[in-house]
Amino acid sequence: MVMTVDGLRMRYGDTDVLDGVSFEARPGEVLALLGPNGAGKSTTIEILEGFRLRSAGHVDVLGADPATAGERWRSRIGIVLQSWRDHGNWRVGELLQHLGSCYTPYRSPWPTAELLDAVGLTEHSGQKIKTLSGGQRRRLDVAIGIVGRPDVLFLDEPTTGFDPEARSEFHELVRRLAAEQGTTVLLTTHDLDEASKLAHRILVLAAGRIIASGSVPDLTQLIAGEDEVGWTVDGQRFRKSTSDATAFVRELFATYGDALGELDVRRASLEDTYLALVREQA
Ligand SMILES: Nc1ncnc2c1ncn2[C@@H]1O[C@H](COP(=O)(O)OP(=O)(O)OP(=O)(O)O)[C@@H](O)[C@H]1O
Repeated sequence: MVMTVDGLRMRYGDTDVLDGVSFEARPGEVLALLGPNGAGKSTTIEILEGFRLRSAGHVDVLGADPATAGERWRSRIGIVLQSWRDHGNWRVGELLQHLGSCYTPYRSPWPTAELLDAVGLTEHSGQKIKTLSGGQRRRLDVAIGIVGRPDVLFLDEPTTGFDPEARSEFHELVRRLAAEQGTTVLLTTHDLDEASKLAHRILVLAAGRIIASGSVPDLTQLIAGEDEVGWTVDGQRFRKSTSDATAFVRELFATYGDALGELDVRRASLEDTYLALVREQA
């Protein structure tokens, strides 16, 4: 396992924000951590990055405890934080070149031109960072996170402010990192469409624990009766929820044959399941 978290607890004052969080990640796996505002997603990620000291529990990332791991370990970790860094007067290409050079004692960094191309910033290489737009700045944050070709990449709401094209290019980049370089990715997002497109596995964090985990089909099966089938018979419109849309449609055909019209099936979405899980927990 690349990451093992077991019984992780985090207490702020007298409140347990994380109360026994456990999960694992394999090499090349993309995990999305979902949960309502304040659920503890950033806290979890910051503990795994070694930026925050946990109250209790076992955490192992790349064979080390992030709380005590050294610089060589840090060189294998890539981080895209929620908040912006302040490198305003640096130029984009210069900064990436400089940050890349910090990795050379340990590993070979991503060549600057290739990296700029991968995040769509080639045209902005000579531009001062403080003059970038919000989305361009976020692309730079992603470039900074991956410049050392990390084995594990943490992305805290990475696509906030991205336009649809940038978002889709970013998804492609994450898929490539995972598939071609075996990078393990843990990302937080409030965009359920993004989570279902990107993640091999989704973890839902609520009330201090992982209340559900699995692929999108695994999760949508947790909530029964969510598929919706619509149809018409003799011009009259009908709609029904069912836990097994295929069997239901087969029955419709058997009953109505050629009289059946305008059939549509709406599969339970990750959003339906997520909302049901979180409401149930609340
Ligand atoms: N340093 C701190 N001291 C006290 N409480 C804190 C501290 N940092 C975070 N918290 C609290 O811990 C809880 C979890 O915060 P966290 O930022 O991890 O949530 P999140 O799931 O990332 O939320 P969001 O989706 O809004 O980014 C929140 O209630 C927050 O107010």
